[in-house]
Amino acid sequence: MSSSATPHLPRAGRSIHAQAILGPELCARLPETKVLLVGAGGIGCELLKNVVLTGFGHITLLDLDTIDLSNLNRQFLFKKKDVKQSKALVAAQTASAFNPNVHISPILANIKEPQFDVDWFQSFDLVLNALDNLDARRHVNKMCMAAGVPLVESGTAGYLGQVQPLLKDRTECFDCVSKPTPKTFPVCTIRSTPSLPLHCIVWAKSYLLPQLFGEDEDGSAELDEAEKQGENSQEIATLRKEAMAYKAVRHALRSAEATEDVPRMVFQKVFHSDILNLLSMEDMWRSRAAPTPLDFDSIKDGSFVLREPPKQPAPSRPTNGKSSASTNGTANGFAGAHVNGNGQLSSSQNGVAGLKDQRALSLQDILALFISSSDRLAARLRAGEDTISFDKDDDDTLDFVTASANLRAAAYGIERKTRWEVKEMAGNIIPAIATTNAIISGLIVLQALHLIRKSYQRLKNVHVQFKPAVPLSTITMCPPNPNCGICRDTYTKVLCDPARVTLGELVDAVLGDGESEGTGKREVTVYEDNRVLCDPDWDDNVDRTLESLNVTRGKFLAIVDEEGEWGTIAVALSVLPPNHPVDARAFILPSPLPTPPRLVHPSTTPPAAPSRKRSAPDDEIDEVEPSAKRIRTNGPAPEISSPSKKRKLEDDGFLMLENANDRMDDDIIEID
Ligand SMILES: Nc1ncnc2c1ncn2[C@@H]1O[C@H](COP(=O)(O)OP(=O)(O)OP(=O)(O)O)[C@@H](O)[C@H]1O
Ligand SMILES: [Zn+2]
Repeated sequence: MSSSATPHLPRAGRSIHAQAILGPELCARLPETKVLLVGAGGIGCELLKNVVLTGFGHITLLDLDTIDLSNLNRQFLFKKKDVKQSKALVAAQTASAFNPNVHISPILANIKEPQFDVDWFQSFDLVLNALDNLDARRHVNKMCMAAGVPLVESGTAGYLGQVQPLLKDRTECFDCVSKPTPKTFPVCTIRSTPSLPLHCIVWAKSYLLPQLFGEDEDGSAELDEAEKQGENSQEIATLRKEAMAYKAVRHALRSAEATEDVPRMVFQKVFHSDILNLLSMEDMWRSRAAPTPLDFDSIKDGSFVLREPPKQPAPSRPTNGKSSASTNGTANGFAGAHVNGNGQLSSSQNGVAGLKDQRALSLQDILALFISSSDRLAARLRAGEDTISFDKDDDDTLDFVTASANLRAAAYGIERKTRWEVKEMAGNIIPAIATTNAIISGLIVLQALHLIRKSYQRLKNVHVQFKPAVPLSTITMCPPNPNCGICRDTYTKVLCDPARVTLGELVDAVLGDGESEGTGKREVTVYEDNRVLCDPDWDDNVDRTLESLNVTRGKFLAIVDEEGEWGTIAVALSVLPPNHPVDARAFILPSPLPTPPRLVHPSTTPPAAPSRKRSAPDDEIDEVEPSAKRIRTNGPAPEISSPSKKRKLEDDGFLMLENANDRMDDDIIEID
């Protein structure tokens, strides 16, 4: 697409090609179709361009973020002058020029904000997701299921991508397939027996950096849990002692009279004393190589002798969509210039190959980086920053993690990583590939057109895979999972003033005051998300206003039948119209009232009652696990014979499938 070519087309000719492909009927509908596009990043920019050029006339574009320099290599609606501006605003301005008839309304906001309630979602004919995280995806999925609006979900990871059309009652929803729990490391692997570069990076990012510069936590809860899980108790005791000693170091880093000895003090504690402590547990080192305590001065003067790390296997191509954090692959082979954290192109410093970030660091270089980054971070604390946490785009934290991870790797005889590689692994970065985004954005529009036409039999789950001979694979849509706690609920909407309506009043009214089905008052448990607000034996909250229970616009009340005989009613809360009389009842019910389906096989196990039963204080509501008979969050994987079960979870929550015959694999490592 070239925007410069577009103005030369005669006005009448603008839609000639689209008409030939789509047919006059569909073409005539597009200018009136209202589309919500959530996310104006890598996929979002490509998609907005496609949606505009296809002829959609009313587009609302929402993104919470501003443009970063690092976005410019693939988010082609942005230019350098736009850095720090709203993504939604700039993308809308740029794309508006592609078609004079399009109306694009940009919104700089989080899609989870309460004003984007079910009413608002219902004002669209179609929602297109171009997001990058599980939380926002699940939220939009639920809103679309509640609003009955078709959604096209999408995601890319390097060379892999997926597009999934979702429509309540027709297809499975985003939450129909539960997500495997990401793999985590045992505490002791990270804290005392690392064997991979990633273990050292996780330690530096998630343990050392927070210990020194983050919240003042002694980590005892984590160690208690590790002990419960049966990890070595002697080792845990040593780790507890070690944690106590951090207090002195934390104090030195924050002290006004900080001297240049502070980095040395940190170094001595972390890379010398702590390692000596661990070495004193001889049993630990019978079956594994013992670490070497490091020495500040001899590293500084170049006389330190280091154990050689074992040879690493050659890097492999990123074929499986996993984060590079889960592999040992090096990023050195990536083509293209790297823009450093200051937004400048790094230059080669060692005269060999590669850029500054990509050169191998000597132990002396690493020590120098450790000293300078500790100094910089300590200066930030002294200047008033309360806590500092890892951000891949914060040079000080990245330098500190690079240096600390590599010092630890050196002590344990583990392969060292360049700053570039540490950034990639600690930041969970999968290189974004503009071509994949472009292919996926095209596929999103094709699925969107099927949805608008109501050609439901043509809907497909489409996957872009790293197989040059078969780059695309498709899977027929699966029906909804009957156990899904999101799309199997019966949704309804109540317009109300949460400050004036009580929980009991609303629930009774939605249930028809006990007259529905002629069975008397139904016994129900009421949830907001995973909070129990009341149940048949616990009515302390029923006379409280919804507002006092923090149940307000944009939220849902789930009314669960205690006997498991009826399906769950999910009540979406919206606002009263401005002209609603103040002396009238403070809510407007839907007409007709919702009629949940009678469940064919009612569960024999009644839902779990709240573990603590008492009045909730003003700002606190009893929080208990949701009932066993309905999955309110991401419960245990429901057994369904669907091909889409065979998928992998990306760290941003999008399910990636390499091909239809792949086995589900939960070998994903989450650093956080
Ligand atoms: N809850 C949300 N509400 C609105 N927009 C969101 C929300 N969550 C994520 N987004 C937006 O979705 C977009 C996803 O795009 P993309 O994956 O390309 O991320 P990016 O932030 O541009 O790139 P990178 O993470 O690689 O720096 C981002 O622009 C992000 O701001
Ligand atoms: Zn579902």
